[in-house]
Amino acid sequence: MVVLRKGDHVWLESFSNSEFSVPIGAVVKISDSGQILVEDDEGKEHWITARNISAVRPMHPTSAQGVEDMIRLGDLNEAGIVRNLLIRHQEHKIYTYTGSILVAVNPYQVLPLYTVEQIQLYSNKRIGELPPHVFAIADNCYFNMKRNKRDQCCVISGESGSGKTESTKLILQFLAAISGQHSWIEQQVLEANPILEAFGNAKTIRNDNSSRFGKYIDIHFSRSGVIEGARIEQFLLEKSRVCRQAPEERNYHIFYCMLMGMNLEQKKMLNLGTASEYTYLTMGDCTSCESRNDAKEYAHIRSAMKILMFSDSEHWDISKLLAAILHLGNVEFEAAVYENLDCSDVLDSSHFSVATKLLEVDSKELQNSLTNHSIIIRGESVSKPLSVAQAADGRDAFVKAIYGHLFLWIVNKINAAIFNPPSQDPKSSRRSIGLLDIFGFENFNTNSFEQFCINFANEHLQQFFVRHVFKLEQEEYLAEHISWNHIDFTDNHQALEVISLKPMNIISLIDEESKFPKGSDTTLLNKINSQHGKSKVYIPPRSVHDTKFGINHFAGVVYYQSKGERRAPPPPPRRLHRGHCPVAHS
Ligand SMILES: Nc1ncnc2c1ncn2[C@@H]1O[C@H](COP(=O)(O)OP(=O)(O)OP(=O)(O)O)[C@@H](O)[C@H]1O
Repeated sequence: MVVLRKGDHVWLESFSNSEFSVPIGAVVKISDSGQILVEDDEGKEHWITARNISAVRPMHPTSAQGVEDMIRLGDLNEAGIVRNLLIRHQEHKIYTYTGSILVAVNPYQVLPLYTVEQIQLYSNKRIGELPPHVFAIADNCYFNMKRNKRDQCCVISGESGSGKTESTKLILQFLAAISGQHSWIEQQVLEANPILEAFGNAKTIRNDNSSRFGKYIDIHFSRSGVIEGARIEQFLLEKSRVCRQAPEERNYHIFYCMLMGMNLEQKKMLNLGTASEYTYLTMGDCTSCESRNDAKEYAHIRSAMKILMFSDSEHWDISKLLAAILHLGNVEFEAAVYENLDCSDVLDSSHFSVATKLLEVDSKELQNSLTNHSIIIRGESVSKPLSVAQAADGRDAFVKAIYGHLFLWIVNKINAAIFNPPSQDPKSSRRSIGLLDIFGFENFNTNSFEQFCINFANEHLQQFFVRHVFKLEQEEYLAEHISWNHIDFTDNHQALEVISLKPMNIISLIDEESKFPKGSDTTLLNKINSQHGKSKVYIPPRSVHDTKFGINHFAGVVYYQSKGERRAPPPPPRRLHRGHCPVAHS
């Protein structure tokens, strides 16, 4: 029996013939005529009748008021957690603990939470002494590192736009402030961010400054706790963005910043115009971003590069590569037929010749490499002509490789400035705090290989979490004969097995098929199907024409497109003169 009193907090669960099915909170009211009604979280009123009374459940007082640490929640279920975060967020309390884990809800507004006074307040305090805060986590890491002489690590995870990068920057800011001695190296570590963001962040539909790579920053401290260097590791830059952007999305910030911020003379030397003139910058039909000032950002990037010891000539070389990428994006191919073979030719344009000059390569050789595919057979290099579509794909792959290498080079260059190798002296006791800011789980309308890799990384993080929070903890209880109520949890090990652990896992099949001369998208999908068709976590294509397969990830089912993407269809073929032979053997 449910006894409802005026002012009681209740859960409303799956009211039949009601529009909501998710449990939501409500407060009991009594109407003037003495009838019971409840007002839900959104202010809507619902009459309680004999038909829906069973969907009303008393709410634990902790869920009604909200708690700072969700371990204390009386209704420890999804609804309880979501409601707790919601009512705290409504009071601008964006941080909540779950034991040693901090949950942050993006406020999308500037809150007075990160002042110098707040930094001082949270310094050297025990977790729980003050309201939950990202500074409390940073402080905990710092003092644990110093007290216990053990390296620490913060894993920051969440979906795109949830605030991971801002949290990483806040932790860095806190550590820099409390570790004392504001040194040159500390400034260098902080200034690495604008450079990484310029080359690795972009506007997406979810976030105007979305990190399109994962990063691990290891901050090194001396025995006395002063920052003495850092090392940055990058993971899985989204290279496809350089050539293709979804509607309303942009390419990497640096391209737009360069075109807005560079002076006219430099732009002339690189034959550059405005963003709207470049195919690679206009695929998303969006060249500006309201919340960003590209020209101002460019000045900031330049000054950060100086602080990180990029020389003027290195900066110029980077600009040449970026400009070459933009010109290559405007290079087009025309179809041709030679001896009944489909082949292609580079269409005459100033963009191609400028690109070859900027890349300092021979134009004939570049033309040949873009329109032919060479493979080594029995020690001999054999070339095969490419169709227009294949040549365009090859050009995009070439550009992605240039940008990928450039990004790596920039990260290495930053590391050369901020990383001091550890001293050989056994008495030296360098300690570190690592910050892992990694892309969250992704599920779009079209999910490609990149989403597959991102979600694979998240499966690993989830397994790490499951192991530490459930498996290892329960094993310890067993070993120490502590009685406890067994906790049921979903282990995602099976998904990891199918993706990367079992023999003939999906990653090894992709690897094998890409090397196989006759390998194609279709042969790959067939192999994945025959190997994993019976697995519980694998969802085969719906029909022989379907090119998507699904994986039942811990966060939900994602369908991956096995077919490669193509750009606009090529123009009609042109007959080549005899003597113009695109097939070369050497
Ligand atoms: N603590 C915060 N206070 C105020 N605004 C915030 C805070 N955290 C995030 N934001 C806002 O949300 C935006 C997105 O945050 P952020 O770039 O950190 O997300 P992310 O999780 O790193 O996303 P992605 O995975 O796309 O890189 C920020 O640009 C900022 O405007």
